[in-house]
Amino acid sequence: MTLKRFSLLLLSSLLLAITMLLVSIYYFFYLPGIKTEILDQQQQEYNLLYSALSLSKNSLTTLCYDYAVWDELVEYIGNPTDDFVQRSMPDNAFKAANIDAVFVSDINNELVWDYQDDSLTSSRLSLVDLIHQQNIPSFAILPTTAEIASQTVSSRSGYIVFGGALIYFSNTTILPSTGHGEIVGSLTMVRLVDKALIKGISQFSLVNFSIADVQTSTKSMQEFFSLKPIENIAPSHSWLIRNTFDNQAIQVTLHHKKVSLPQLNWVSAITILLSIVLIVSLSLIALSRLLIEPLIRFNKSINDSSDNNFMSKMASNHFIDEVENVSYSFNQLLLKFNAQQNYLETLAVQDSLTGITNRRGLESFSKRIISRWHLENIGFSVMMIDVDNFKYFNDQQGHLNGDDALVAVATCLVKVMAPYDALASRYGGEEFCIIWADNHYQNILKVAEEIRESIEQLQIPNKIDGRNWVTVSIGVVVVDDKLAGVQKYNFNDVLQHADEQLYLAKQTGRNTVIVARFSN
Ligand SMILES: Nc1nc2c(ncn2[C@@H]2O[C@H](COP(=O)(O)OP(=O)(O)OP(=O)(O)O)[C@@H](O)[C@H]2O)c(=O)[nH]1
Repeated sequence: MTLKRFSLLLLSSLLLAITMLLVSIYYFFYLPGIKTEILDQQQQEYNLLYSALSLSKNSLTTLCYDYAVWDELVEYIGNPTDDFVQRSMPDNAFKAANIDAVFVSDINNELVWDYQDDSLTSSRLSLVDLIHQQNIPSFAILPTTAEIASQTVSSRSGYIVFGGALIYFSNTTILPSTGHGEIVGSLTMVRLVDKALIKGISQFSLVNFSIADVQTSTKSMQEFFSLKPIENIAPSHSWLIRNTFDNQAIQVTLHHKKVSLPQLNWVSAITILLSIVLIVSLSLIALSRLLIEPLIRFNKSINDSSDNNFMSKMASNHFIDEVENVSYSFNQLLLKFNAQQNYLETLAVQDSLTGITNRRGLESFSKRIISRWHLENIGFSVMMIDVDNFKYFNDQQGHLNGDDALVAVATCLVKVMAPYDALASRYGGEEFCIIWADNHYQNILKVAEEIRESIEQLQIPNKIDGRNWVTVSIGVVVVDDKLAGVQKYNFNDVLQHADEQLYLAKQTGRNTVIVARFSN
């Protein structure tokens, strides 16, 4: 598998993993958390409404009891006077306490005095009837005759659905402030849970609720004052407040502020997904640029080197340190490799004894010269140089001295030919060959003679044939630049011709130069 495919696979898996992680976080952590939070808030709203309605209920009960256990009221029932009413039962006091109606009854449950708020005017008579409806046992708002006869202190309260509205009543037997003594009647206070009260409670409890007549079919609802916890999130929850005496009921509906769980819509989901895809794609591009492409270039460079024996340097300044290190190490290795290569190439064309070019180097150079001769008609010359009587030298002075003599001869050849476009090489044994990119006959003759003389002047002892020093014989062939049918001849033909001249030089008596033109 390629690194590119592998990283694509890796990043696709990453994309899948991130998406699954986000979905899991959303469904298993975020949503349950939010759900609990909303449920808590809805429960708090219910608790607040419960407290507010309870407070409104309990405050009326307390107030009713306070008024009922009051000596002046006891006296008033015995002797009803306007003076007491004006002085102690002013309308404003009841209005301020949100009391909509007050009924003072005697021990026969006959109405002695009442107060009703303006809002109740239209239903005044029926309310009075309701309060004093003693014939129906279930409407036991007032103390029963039996209770009063037995002087039983009583206090009762409850809700009544009255003309489509909800009222809360509280009734307490009237008796002296000591709490002992004769019961002289009862006091009933009524509070209407009307729009104004709902508004007041809403402002007080900061919850929004409404009250409505209940439908028969929904009577299976929970009781509002049962204080059962809310179990499900809903836009609103409803409860019943039942009539204390019959089956009628009022439905209390609490409209919640936070109503639903946040839904992940398609636009958000696609935006999140696209963002992840974008991030992963950018990561892939970065990974490709910073890691994969350098590796591909490294690989190409190494492959190229095996194809054409040439290794190019790696680019540097990589962003990733490890890649930069690999690049640096590769370039260092390349330097060493090139140095080694040069060394090996030099060794391949260098004569190990004399240090000058060997026969392989000569052949390589000759190809260039022959090619120019064939294609561009540029002439040249070849000299074959052979040390005279060298066997004798070796025999007389030893092989090691023979080696030194060969080194001296080679050095001399290189030195003489240095100014010219020529290559001096060791052809083999005590034989040397010079290829020279020049074909001026006289010039060549002159330089060949110079070589011969220079070697003799080295004065390397070799006493033979009447001579004292090591000498050389030289056979030269001058190849004309314009020669008919040159393509037919190769370097060996020229070399063979030069060898023939060398042979002639040896025949002539050695220490001689023979020059001839190459002829076909
Ligand atoms: N010391 C030494 N001798 C070598 C080397 N290569 C060849 N020779 C010797 O060179 C000698 C060449 O001898 P011959 O071919 O008989 O020729 P010559 O004695 O030079 O006689 P002519 O060429 O006829 O003048 C042999 O004795 C070889 O052993 C070398 O690398 N070192």
